[in-house]
Amino acid sequence: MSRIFRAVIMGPPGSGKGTISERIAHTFGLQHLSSGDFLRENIAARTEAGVLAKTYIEKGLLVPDHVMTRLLLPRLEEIARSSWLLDGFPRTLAQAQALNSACDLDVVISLNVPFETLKERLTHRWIHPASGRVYNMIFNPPHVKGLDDITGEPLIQHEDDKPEALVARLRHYKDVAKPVIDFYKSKGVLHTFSDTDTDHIWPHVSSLLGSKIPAPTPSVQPSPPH
Ligand SMILES: Nc1ncnc2c1ncn2[C@@H]1O[C@H](COP(=O)(O)OP(=O)(O)OP(=O)(O)O)[C@@H](O)[C@H]1O
Ligand SMILES: Nc1nc2c(ncn2[C@@H]2O[C@H](COP(=O)(O)OP(=O)(O)O)[C@@H](O)[C@H]2O)c(=O)[nH]1
Repeated sequence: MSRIFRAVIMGPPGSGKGTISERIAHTFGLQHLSSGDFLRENIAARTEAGVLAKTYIEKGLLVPDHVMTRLLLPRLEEIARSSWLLDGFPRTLAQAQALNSACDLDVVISLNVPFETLKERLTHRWIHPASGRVYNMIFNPPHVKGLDDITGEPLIQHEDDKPEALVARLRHYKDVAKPVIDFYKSKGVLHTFSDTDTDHIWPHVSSLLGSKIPAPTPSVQPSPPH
């Protein structure tokens, strides 16, 4: 069996974490775990942590560290035998330290996208809530306006992508992310990608991961030539 590969992708809201994570999962076969999606599943299922988290998310606040780590770390343990990519966690230094006590990371991808670009993207982001599919009315619009391509169900906009919550969210992100970025820099696993376009960032991310992810060992050896 090939070695387990563990990666984290970081970046402000709208920086393309979800979009790039999907490409990584598809290209390299890593399991993609998004903290936001996981929280929304917990909210929908009305778990204890979900009910608690909802009160913070609605106000555009981060969910407290102890709630996040209690939710995420057991989930990581469940998938410990697969290679994974974490998106949206860790968000704070305390979360990064908690994750660090649980496992070692191979790579941390940090997306660095200008503030104005983020604002522009998020106000055009629409989601299919049941699947988590993400659209952008300009970058990747659905085939039919307002409807999910696969199911035809209506798309919605996250409360926290609406302009009122947005600016505060972006500002807060910066303050909280800095110590996390410094932490991973000091561990020598941080790789930063700066651009305004996901399509420009992706080839660099792809070649980095291609150089680090061991090719899977074929389970069936080819038969020798006769
Ligand atoms: N690691 C985390 N720590 C604390 N709160 C979190 C964490 N991950 C998600 N959340 C909460 O869930 C909300 C939704 O998360 P999600 O990652 O989907 O969206 P986001 O923060 O708007 O970022 P993005 O747009 O980058 O995906 C966040 O605004 C925050 O309140
Ligand atoms: N215009 C434009 N939009 C993009 C680009 N990359 C992603 N998006 C869109 O921007 C929004 C935020 O991207 P997402 O992957 O959800 O970012 P996340 O918040 O970091 O997970 C989504 O609506 C994406 O479809 C890009 O290069 N250009």
